[in-house]
Amino acid sequence: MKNNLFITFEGPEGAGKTTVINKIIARLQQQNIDVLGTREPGGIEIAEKIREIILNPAHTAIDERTEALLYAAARSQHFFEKVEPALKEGKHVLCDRFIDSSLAYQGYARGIGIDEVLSINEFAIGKRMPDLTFYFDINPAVGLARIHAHNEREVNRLDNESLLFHEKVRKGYYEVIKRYPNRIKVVNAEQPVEKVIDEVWEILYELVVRK
Ligand SMILES: Nc1ncnc2c1ncn2[C@@H]1O[C@H](COP(=O)(O)OP(=O)(O)OP(=O)(O)O)[C@@H](O)[C@H]1O
Ligand SMILES: Cc1cn([C@H]2C[C@H](O)[C@@H](COP(=O)(O)O)O2)c(=O)[nH]c1=O
Repeated sequence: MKNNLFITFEGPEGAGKTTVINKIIARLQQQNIDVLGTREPGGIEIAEKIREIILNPAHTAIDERTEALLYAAARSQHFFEKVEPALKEGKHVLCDRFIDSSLAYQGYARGIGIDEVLSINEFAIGKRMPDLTFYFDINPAVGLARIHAHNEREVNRLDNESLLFHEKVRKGYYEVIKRYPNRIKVVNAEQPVEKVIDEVWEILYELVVRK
């Protein structure tokens, strides 16, 4: 493994990615580890603006190919403006969603095709891939119920898709995991949040703190 890592967190809606990333960043900082937390789509001004377009619930007319291209455009700008420079400075980067989201949501669930979406992304970011990915596995109905129960963030255009769509997303992730079994670690996200945090921490402690 390289000295500093590009680590991504993936999973269906409400799986707990944001909650866990924040706790892990706090633990790493307590250990004086230089770490950057960021998210997709977003993380920088231009990509946050693209996020507003994609996720606005009023934008029901967005075509699935336009959607795939907008995610790839946001990714390209975010990667070259923020992620790559941080990696070059020696920071570990923890990113809430990355290319696997496009492969699962646009490639599989929207039906564009995983290979087709991969090729759009190769245009956007070349063959760059995370060093390590945590996939938070959860029944989408459980994840969506968390979002609606806690009311901590606005419900977006993708949340409003049918349960069938979100079930396809989960199946899409399973296909992606088959392609990248060494990179992607599956975490049971239906466990109590402290257990999920500890499972991720155990792996990162070995890779990043103890080395
Ligand atoms: N393991 C858990 N058990 C129960 N509730 C949880 C767990 N993890 C997170 N939550 C709660 O579920 C809600 C969604 O969590 P969070 O925003 O971290 O998920 P997310 O994966 O980032 O979601 P999204 O990708 O949809 O934005 C929050 O209210 C959070 O407190
Ligand atoms: C990067 C990326 C994201 N998505 C979807 C997944 C979620 O429904 C939203 C992002 O919302 P979150 O609260 O930040 O998780 O966008 C996607 O479909 N394709 C992608 O590449």
